[in-house]
Amino acid sequence: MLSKINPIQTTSWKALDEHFAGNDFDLRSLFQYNPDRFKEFSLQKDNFLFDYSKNLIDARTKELLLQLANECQLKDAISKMFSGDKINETEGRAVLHTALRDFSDKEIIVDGENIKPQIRRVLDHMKAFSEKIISGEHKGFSGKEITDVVNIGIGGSDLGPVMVCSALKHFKTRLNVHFVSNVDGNHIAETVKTLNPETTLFIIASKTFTTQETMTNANSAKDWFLKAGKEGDVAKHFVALSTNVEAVKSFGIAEENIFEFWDWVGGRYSLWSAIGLSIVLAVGYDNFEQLLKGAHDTDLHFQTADFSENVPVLMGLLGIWYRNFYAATSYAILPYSQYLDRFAAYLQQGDMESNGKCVDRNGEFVEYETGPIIWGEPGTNGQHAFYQLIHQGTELIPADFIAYVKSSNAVSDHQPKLLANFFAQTEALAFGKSEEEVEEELRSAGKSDEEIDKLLNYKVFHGNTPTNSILFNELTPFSLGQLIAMYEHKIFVQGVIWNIFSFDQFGVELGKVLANKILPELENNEAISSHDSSTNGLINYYKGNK
Ligand SMILES: O=P(O)(O)OC[C@H]1O[C@](O)(CO)[C@@H](O)[C@@H]1O
Repeated sequence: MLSKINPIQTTSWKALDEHFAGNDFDLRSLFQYNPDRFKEFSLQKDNFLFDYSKNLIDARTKELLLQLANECQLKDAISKMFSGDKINETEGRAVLHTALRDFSDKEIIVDGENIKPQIRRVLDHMKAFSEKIISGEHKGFSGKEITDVVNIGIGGSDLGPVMVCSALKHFKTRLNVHFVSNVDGNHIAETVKTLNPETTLFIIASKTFTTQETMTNANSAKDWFLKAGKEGDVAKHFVALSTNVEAVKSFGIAEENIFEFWDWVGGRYSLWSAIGLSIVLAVGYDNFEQLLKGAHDTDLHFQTADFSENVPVLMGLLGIWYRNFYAATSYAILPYSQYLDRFAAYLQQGDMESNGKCVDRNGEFVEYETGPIIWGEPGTNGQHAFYQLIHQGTELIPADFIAYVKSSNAVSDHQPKLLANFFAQTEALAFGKSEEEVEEELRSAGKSDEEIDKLLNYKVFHGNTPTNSILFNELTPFSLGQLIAMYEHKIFVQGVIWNIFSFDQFGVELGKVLANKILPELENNEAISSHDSSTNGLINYYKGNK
């Protein structure tokens, strides 16, 4: 069991409150008065730099945040997660996605059983299967090689693989991997339009194998397939990834086509499990293994590095500083890599489904803020869309900037231009443009006093917007694994400190239940009056116009 400490009752939280009230953290002066600031607040590892010097903190802030982590027994929580304690208390489950990427001989025991051999067995199955598909040894029902793979899943059974397949496009095999998630029939219809059932493999990815969207899409995929193939051909074209082996079998998928995982793998932490089969097919098993090994590298760092030099711990604590002391409602993820175009979307589930909670581990409503809104898009596109608000709006939006030193594709002079924008933005956000600077600029442009007066305020950039910069040498499967695990552990750190359960998701249930109740009401043409007037009105409009 994790500790159940109310963070705001700790000595360090109270000290942080006073520290926040008594200081004006101004990045211009913090950098001016401390020439060693970058050195003091950055970490260089083998293949990346984590620069957190452009945060609204000083040495005392860091010290107090680290004390908060200690008072909330973070060390103990980390060791409990890694050793398989049932820290997902509300669901009575261990949280062991980290075991999936641990290739060491160390045993990890769940309910009296070492889970390592099962993990190995499924990995071997994924390897053997993917090699047959990629090499073309596996043939579809008409004797042709598989060319296209469609992963049907949603949430954690979609977002992680989608994000990784996009991020590792550079490592692509000959297979084209597609993803269908939305129950909106347009998603599957548009996807299969260009596909040939003879050369298509469907992966039905669902931890529970009961999710409405996935089962509906799976049935439609089967109907589409059966227009060309026969029931007996399904085995060659459908596989399933699930913890619910019985439900998969009753869907008609053969036992040898089931890639199993276990209830100690949370949906949003499942890309490392059998759920990663689409990744294996997209980039090959060896690259998938590198992804796992990269994540394991971060796992080791997270478990062993002193908190003062521990990247996920620092990321988590800085996030708490902004959420709880600066009252920042959102947090932006801004990768300067087109390959990471789905990274923010992936983290939205990872973070918001984990820490979007208002009840603490004692079952009481919290008296402080928890998870922020996570959002973002790749730079430089974001610069031409929402950065205006970050620079000059009324919200404080802390952000993570992520980039790679080397480009995977040497296309003329793109990379220096991309990185110039990255560096410029973090500089502009931190230091802004003062009134004096704007006045000077306008004066040199020949503006009159009256014109300067009129324009001055519009042209000032308030600055003091905090950012972390994560600069990797290269985007590889290994470094991607490292990066994803950093965020997983950041989320964990925050959940521990906020004293919430990060691994359940009861908040997604109500909508599902109501949708199931409404569905039969949509079948006939009778007007509905059983809901509130708005819901009745919406349903009746739909029925009258369908
Ligand atoms: O893999 P499943 O069981 O289909 O669930 C999909 C997703 O649905 C949720 O339960 C709720 O959105 C997620 O946590 C999960 O990733």
